Amino acid sequence: MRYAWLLLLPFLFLPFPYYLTLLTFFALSAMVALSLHVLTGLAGMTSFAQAAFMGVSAYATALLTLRLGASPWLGLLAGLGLSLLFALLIGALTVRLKGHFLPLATIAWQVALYILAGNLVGLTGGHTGLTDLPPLRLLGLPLEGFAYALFSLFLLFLLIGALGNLRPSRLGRALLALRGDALAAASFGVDPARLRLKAFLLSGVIAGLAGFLYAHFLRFVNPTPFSLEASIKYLVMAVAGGVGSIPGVLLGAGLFTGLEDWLKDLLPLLLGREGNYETIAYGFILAAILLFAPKGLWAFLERALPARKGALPKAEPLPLKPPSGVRGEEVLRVEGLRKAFGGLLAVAGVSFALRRGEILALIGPNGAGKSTTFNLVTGAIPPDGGRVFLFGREVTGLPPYRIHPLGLGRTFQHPHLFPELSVLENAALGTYARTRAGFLQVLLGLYRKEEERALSTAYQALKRVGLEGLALERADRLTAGQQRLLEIARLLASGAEILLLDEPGAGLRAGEKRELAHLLKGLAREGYTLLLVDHDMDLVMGLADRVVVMNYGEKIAEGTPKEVQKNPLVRAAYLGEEVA
Ligand SMILES: Nc1ncnc2c1ncn2[C@@H]1O[C@H](COP(=O)(O)OP(=O)(O)OP(=O)(O)O)[C@@H](O)[C@H]1O
Repeated sequence: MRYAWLLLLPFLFLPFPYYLTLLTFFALSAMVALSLHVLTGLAGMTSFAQAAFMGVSAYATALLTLRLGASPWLGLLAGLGLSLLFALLIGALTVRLKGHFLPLATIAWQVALYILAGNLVGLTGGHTGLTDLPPLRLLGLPLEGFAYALFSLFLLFLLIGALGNLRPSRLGRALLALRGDALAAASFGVDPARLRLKAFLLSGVIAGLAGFLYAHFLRFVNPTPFSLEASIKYLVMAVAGGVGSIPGVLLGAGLFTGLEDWLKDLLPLLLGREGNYETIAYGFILAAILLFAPKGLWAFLERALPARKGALPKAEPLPLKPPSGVRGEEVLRVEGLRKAFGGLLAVAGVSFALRRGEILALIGPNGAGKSTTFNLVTGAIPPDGGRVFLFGREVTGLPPYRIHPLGLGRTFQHPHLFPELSVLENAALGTYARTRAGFLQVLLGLYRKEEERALSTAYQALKRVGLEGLALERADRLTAGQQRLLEIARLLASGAEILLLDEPGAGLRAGEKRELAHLLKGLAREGYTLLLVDHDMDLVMGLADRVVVMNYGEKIAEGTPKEVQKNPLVRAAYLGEEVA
């Protein structure tokens, strides 16, 4: 409802047909910019092919209506279907690519499609294009001028409503997490490639909708509006306005639609010659905005607005405590685990078992292979040999997002938190694998009950670690100790029964370490099983029921803290004492 004012704009400009045209262009540009909000702003991927998705849909409806005499509404279905299909094709091939490969792949597809549209003259009419598309008709009346502007803005309004559900949902949080840190996202159940692909599909379909509307607005299609240059323009407008937020992309679309028109008149006057000089002007504008407001103009303006904090959840939480099992039963077994990095054998046949309700510490000098063992057990890296069993089920080589839902969660040596999310939202990321709402449910707003329960669970988890007073703060406000606690809260919210903590005491002050030890002992008493790596011997020896000691990738001792402290191999590894 916040954006209902959009629907008033056509009435405001009713006496000015020229501005009604501009309004329609604004609505279409804003849709493409919104598609980039999903793709770039939330999922952190860059596409130079949004205009190509528009083009696919525009040509689909043009061919269907002109050649087969079909209704434009059938053209809409075909357009959306075809842009989805192309997004699936390109996405499936490229979302696994890292770094610059995805943007490069989208450029290649964009250019290829543009060339095809220009050269398949028999089908597409080449650069001359296809003319005389039928107008859209609603309730028997043709949509033109005012009606078209109103219709486009109405669809934009609906789209904003749907996409507005995304950011405050499990999917929005997961996309943001994925953008920041794919391994952390996977460790609480997000399948990175799948989620990226879905974001890519959604983004392609939104651009397809804009393409359909574009074709029936101009009632003419040719390759020019669907060129690489156009894709760059959409990316520039979204980034300049602020691709991370809906108001940002709307601002970008509004500014650039007005600016484009104005520059087209002004630049020939200033330069004394005709030509597409707007593109150069865009470059300068983008450089200036990125220099002075790198998160886009909206972020710049937003600072002047009063900050809005969310509310605390009140719903009944998902159960926080893990289901009880028999204390002392084996929950995790590692057999002969091996991992080599080039010539270096980082883990050389390590075996140990973890029993329900115990705290097992994995210790060893720097480079002993502790973190690598952690990564092998959690699926972050595949082992070269050996096997891992979780609750009796073999999980060797499974990716983290498949292992986590079975009841195993981890923290990281350096806390992997997401600064732009609140403390509560960071904890709620843990509930990803316990909640179900998919894209369709989220976009239709049918996820709120589940979401409230997820947030409530996260809040309970924050309470358990003593961070509830900071729930609505941004996560980057937390001290190092609080960040460690937040990672533990995220694990508790995830419902994991086995908690793997990588150096939980690192960077903590003495008092904080005592509180941490108290918390971890309490969790073990409640039935959680803990495996931790830490360098602080006082913390480890005071906390652990059993200790496994590694050196040069091998297990050199295992036993109670007292037993391993007396072990000559351990003393030799730590203190350099001679082994008798
Ligand atoms: N991705 C990698 N590529 C190459 N070598 C690696 C990689 N990860 C770890 N190593 C090497 O494997 C060995 C074991 O490293 P690991 O981080 O597991 O040790 P650690 O016991 O956790 O050490 P620390 O206590 O310093 O964290 C080290 O020699 C390290 O340099």
